Amino acid sequence: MDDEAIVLAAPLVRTDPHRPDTETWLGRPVPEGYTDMIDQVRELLDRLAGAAPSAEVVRSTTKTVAELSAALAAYEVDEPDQLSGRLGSAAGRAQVAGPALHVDEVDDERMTGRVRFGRHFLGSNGVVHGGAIPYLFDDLLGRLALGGGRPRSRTAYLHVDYRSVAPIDTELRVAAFFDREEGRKHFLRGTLHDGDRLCAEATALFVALNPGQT
Ligand SMILES: CCCCCCCCCCCC(=O)SCCNC(=O)CCNC(=O)[C@H](O)C(C)(C)COP(=O)(O)OP(=O)(O)OC[C@H]1O[C@@H](n2cnc3c(N)ncnc32)[C@H](O)[C@@H]1OP(=O)(O)O
Repeated sequence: MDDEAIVLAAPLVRTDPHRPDTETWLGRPVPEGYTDMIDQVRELLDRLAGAAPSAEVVRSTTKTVAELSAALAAYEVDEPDQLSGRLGSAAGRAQVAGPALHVDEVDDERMTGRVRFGRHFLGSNGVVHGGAIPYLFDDLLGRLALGGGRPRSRTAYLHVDYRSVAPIDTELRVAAFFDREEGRKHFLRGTLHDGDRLCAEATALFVALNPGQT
């Protein structure tokens, strides 16, 4: 039985204490509609990637986007107060640099979820750009590396094997596994499937940071 079969046979439970609720952030409520805004930006990026607009639409879109940037600039905060990328239970941690990863089940050793790469992540021929897949694995494995009360760690290496093409606009399955620990070294691996077909798999080393190490 392979790892995927084990995951399917033994549903996990949501036990990870490191996943902040989307309802709060740093003990404060997340602004109402924040994740909807992020979803709309994802939609915008997909539409942008797929559009060959007229000059008139280019002009009006440029103006509108510049106005939106100015509106957000008025609310710029320092890194500790940033929301994007910090909302553990929001799709893709509310970080549009990566795809909308939905974590379904997680425990200290395993994590499973779903991901859909939109048009924004297209390489060619309907297939996800090869550079987007390591991002997905770094994020997925990095999150599991933090589980189980483990200390903060950083990716030392991430090895990705592309086994078959990953289509865009398709719900794909992801799984992550905490393999073993050797002192500060944490070894993890992950898989990306389209149905039963393995698209990519990754192995990674995360090194736990020493106290005071930034
Ligand atoms: C909701 C919020 C959620 C938040 C969820 C967030 C999820 C996202 C997570 C993203 C994580 C990232 O992308 S982090 C960003 C990308 N990564 C980086 O920028 C890391 C840059 N590199 C470093 O900072 C450093 O090299 C470290 C920290 C990795 C290691 O440096 P160090 O602390 O000085 O430790 P060092 O002695 O060198 O190494 C410790 C042990 O690891 C081994 N080691 C170190 N590097 C390697 C390597 N590449 N390949 C093999 N082995 C290695 C060493 O041989 C040694 O083994 P031995 O002699 O002990 O046997």
